[in-house]
Amino acid sequence: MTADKDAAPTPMMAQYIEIKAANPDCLLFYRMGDFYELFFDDAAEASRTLGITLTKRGKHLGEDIPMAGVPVVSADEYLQKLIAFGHRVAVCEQVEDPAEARKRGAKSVVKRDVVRLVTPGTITEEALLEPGRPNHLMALARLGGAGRNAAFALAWTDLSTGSFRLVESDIDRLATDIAAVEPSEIVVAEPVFHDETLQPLLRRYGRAARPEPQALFDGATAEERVCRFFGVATLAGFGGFSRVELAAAAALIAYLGKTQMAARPALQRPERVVAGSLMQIDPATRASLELTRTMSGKRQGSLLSTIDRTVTGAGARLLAGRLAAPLTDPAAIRARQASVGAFVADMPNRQRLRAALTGLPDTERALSRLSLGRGGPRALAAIRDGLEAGFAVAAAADTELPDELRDAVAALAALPRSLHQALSETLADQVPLIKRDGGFVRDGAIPALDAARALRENSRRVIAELQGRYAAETGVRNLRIKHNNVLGYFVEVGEAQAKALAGEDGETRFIHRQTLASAMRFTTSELGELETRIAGAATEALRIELEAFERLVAAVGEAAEALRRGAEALAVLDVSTALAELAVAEEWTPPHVDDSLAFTVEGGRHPVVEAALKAGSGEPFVSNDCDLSPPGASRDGFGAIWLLTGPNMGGKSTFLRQNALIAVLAQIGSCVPATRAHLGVVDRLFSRVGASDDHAEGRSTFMVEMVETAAILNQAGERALVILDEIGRGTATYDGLSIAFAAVEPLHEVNHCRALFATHFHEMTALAARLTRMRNATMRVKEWEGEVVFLHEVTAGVADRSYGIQVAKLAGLPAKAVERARQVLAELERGEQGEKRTAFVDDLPLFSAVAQRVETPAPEAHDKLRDALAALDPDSLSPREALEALYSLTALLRASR
Ligand SMILES: Nc1ncnc2c1ncn2[C@@H]1O[C@H](COP(=O)(O)OP(=O)(O)OP(=O)(O)O)[C@@H](O)[C@H]1O
Repeated sequence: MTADKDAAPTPMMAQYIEIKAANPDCLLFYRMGDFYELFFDDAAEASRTLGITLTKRGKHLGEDIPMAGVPVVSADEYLQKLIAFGHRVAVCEQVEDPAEARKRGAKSVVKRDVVRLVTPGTITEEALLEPGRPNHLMALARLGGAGRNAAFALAWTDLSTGSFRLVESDIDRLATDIAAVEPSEIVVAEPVFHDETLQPLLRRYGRAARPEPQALFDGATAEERVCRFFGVATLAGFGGFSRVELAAAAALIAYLGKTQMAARPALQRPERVVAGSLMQIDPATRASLELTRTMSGKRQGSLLSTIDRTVTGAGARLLAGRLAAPLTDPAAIRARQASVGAFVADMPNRQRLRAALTGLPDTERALSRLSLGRGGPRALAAIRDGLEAGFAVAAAADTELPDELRDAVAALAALPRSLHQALSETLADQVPLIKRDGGFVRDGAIPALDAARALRENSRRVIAELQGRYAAETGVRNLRIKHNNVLGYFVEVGEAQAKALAGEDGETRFIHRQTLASAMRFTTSELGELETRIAGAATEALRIELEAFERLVAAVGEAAEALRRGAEALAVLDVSTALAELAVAEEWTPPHVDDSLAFTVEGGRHPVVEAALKAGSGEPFVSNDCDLSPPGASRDGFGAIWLLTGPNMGGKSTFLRQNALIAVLAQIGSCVPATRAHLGVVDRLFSRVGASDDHAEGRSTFMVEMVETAAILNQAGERALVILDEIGRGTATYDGLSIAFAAVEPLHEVNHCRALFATHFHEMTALAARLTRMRNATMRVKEWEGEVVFLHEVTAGVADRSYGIQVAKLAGLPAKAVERARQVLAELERGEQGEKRTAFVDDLPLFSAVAQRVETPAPEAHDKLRDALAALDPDSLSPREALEALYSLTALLRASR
C-alpha cells in the first residue's frame, strides 16, 4: 500500500495534473483518442450533471482515479448542458501526431494543450446557441475608486456575430444599463467584484458574473491594447472614447484572448451607445413587464415571443435587441416606423420578401465561426446562400423606400459578386457538416480534383481502358491486368504470347516480374504510376478540397465587412416585415411619437393577455383608453397620474402593464395594440408590483418595496412613465398605506412624471381632490344575484369596494368560510366608520413627513378661506363691510382647525 501511495503518477497523469492545475476553475476535457475524458472531481461533477457513467482508470496516490468521458463527435451536446449549469470547460487537445511522440520513446506522452475555454459568453457553435437570442459577453470596468463618483463603463460583444459596443455608466444607472444587454457572462475586476455595494447587482447574474485579474482592466495600457487588437495606430478613426470605456474594451479583448487562445475573433469596430439615446428600463421593470421572459424565466408568454414574427435567426436577434433597448429620439423612432409602414402598405412585397428570407441560414454566425477557424463547409454554404438571397432581395426592391430600408438594400447591392461566384462554382449544392472527409467541392469545379476523384472512383474503368490499349498495341487479345499484394498491378499473358510483349530490339516497356506454369507477369512504369496515383488519389482529392476550403475561407475573411453589413440588412428587412405582418394580423396602429409629454391611448390592449384569451377561452379582450397627457387645466404642463381602484381580478394589472408595453412597442418603432395613440417619448420606465418577496437577496417584502419606491422617487423625471401595482400591499395595512401615500404625492409634486397607480387602499382616492393632475379611475363590475361580473372596463371614478369575498368565492373558498368572511367584513366596516377614517389620511406620520417636504395644497377649509380672501377687493369695501369680512374670515379659520 505504502509503495502504491508513493508511486509517481504515470507520465500521462502527470501531464493531466499539470494542465488541470493551470485551469482550476474549469472542467477539463482531456482528449484521448475519440473521447474527451474527465478525471477526479471533474469526472464526478460531469457524471452528476450529464448523467454519464463514472468509471475508474488507474490509481493516483493509492486511490482509484474516477473517470468519465464524452465522445468527441457529440461533445457539443454535453458542452451545452455543462454551460447551462454554469460550468466553464477547458478543451484540451492533442497538439502533435502520436507518431512524433513515439519517436521520443515508447513511454512518452502525446503533447496536449488547452486550445480553448468554453464559457457562457464565448460560445459560437450553432448547437450551443439559441438561434433567436443574442449571446453577449460583457466587461464591466470601473475607474476612480469605490465612491459614488466612480466612472463605470460596459463593453460587450456577441462573439457569434462580432458586434462590439460600449457605453459609459454610473452607479445609479449601472443595473439598468447591464440589464439592457442581457449578458450571458460578465467579467469584472477582482476588487470591483468584491465591492459590497455592487454585490446585490452582480449576484443577480450568479455564476455568469466572474472576477478576473485587475491587470485585464488596466486603464494605463488600455488604449494601446485596443489599438493592437484592431491593428491601428490610433483610435481616432473609431470616434472618441473615454478612459473608462477603453478600460472596458481592453478587458473584453484580453478576456477573449484568454478564452480563445490562438483564434482571433473578427470583432467589428467598437460602437459607442450614446447615453440617453435609449429608454432606461431597470431589471425589476423588465422582469415585471415580462419583456423577453416571463417571471418564471420562460420565453413563451413573454412580450417578445408574442410579437416575434421574424423568419430568420438574425431577425429574431435584432428584434430581441430592439425590444431590450427602445429608443428615445422621436426622429429615429419615426425612421423605423416608416420601414414598418412601407411593408404594412405593400402586402405583395412583404410576402415576397418573407418567403425569400424564410429558411435562410444564419450568415452572421457562419461568418463569425469561419473567422474563428471553427466553421465547416456548411458555414461557407450559408454565406453563399445569404449572398444569393441578398442579391435577389436587392434586385426586387422598390426604388421608393424609406431611409432605413434604402440603406439596407444598398448594403445588399454592394455584396461581393465575385465571392458569390467563387462559392457557387466551387461548393456542392449539399455539403457535409465537417470538412475532414471532403466531399463538399462540386464536380467540375477543379480539374485536378476531378482527375483524382475519377481515379479513385473509376479505378476499374481506368484499368480496363489500359488493358484494352495494351491488348490492341501488342495484339494479345487475352492480355489481362490483375492485382495482388506482392506485385501490385501487373500485366498477365499466356507463356506463348510473352514474346509479343518483348520489343524487337529487346527494349520493352513491359518489365518481366514473374513466370508461372502457364503465364508470365509483367509490370510497366505506367502501371506503377497508376498504382501510386490510385493509392494517393483519395489523399490527393482531400488535399485539393481542403486547399479550396482554405482559399474560400480567406476570400470570405476579406469580404467580412461587406458580408456583415449584408447580414444586418437582411435582419432589418426581416424585422420590418415581421412587425408589419404583426400589425396587419393583429390590427395594430402606428402611434404618433413626439417629444411632448402626451400619453393618450385609445382602445388599448394587452398583447400577451389578448393572445392568451384568444388561444384559451376565446373571450374577447376589452380595450381601454388611457390619458396621462398634461390635463388641459394643468398650469404646469406636466403629465397626469391615474389612481386605479377596483376589485381583485378586475383587470387592473393588465391595464397598467398594457400601457407600459404600448410605450415600449412605440419606441422600438413598432405599431401598437390600440386604435390610436399619441406618445411623448418616455425616457425611463418603471414598473413595480407590490409584495414580491425577494428572498434571493435576503430582504423582506417591506424593505424591497421601500428600496424600489425610493429608487423611483430618486430617479424619475418628467419624461418617465411609472407603473405602480398595489405598492404597499405586502405589509400591515397602515404601513402599506403609508408607503402608497409616500409614493404618490412626490410623484405628483416633485417628480412630475406620468404614472398609473393601482391600489386597494380606497383612502387614497381622496388625494384626487388635492393633487391637480391626479385622476381616479376604476374597473367596472356588475353585481348580479350576489355574484360579481367583471367587465374589464376602465372608467372615471372610484371603486365602491374590493369584492374580495366574491372573488374568494369564485376561487372556490368553502361556503362556510365565505360566510364567516362576510360577517367579519361587516363588523370591520361598522368599526371603521366616522371620524377615524376620514382623519386617517392626514394622521400618517410618513405622509406628514412627505407633506412637509413637498408643498402640500391646503385642505378644503383652507381652500374656502383662500377663496374668500381672494374674493375680497379692499379698495371697494366700506369700513363696515370690511369689519364683516374680517368676522367671516375668522369664522372660516376656526372651522378649518
Ligand atoms: N381588458 C380585459 N379584457 C378581457 N379580459 C381581461 C382584461 N383585463 C383582464 N382580463 C382578465 O382578467 C384576469 C385578471 O386580470 P388582472 O390580473 O389584471 O386583475 P387585477 O385587477 O390586477 O387583479 P388583482 O387585484 O387580483 O391583482 C386576466 O388574467 C385576464 O384573463
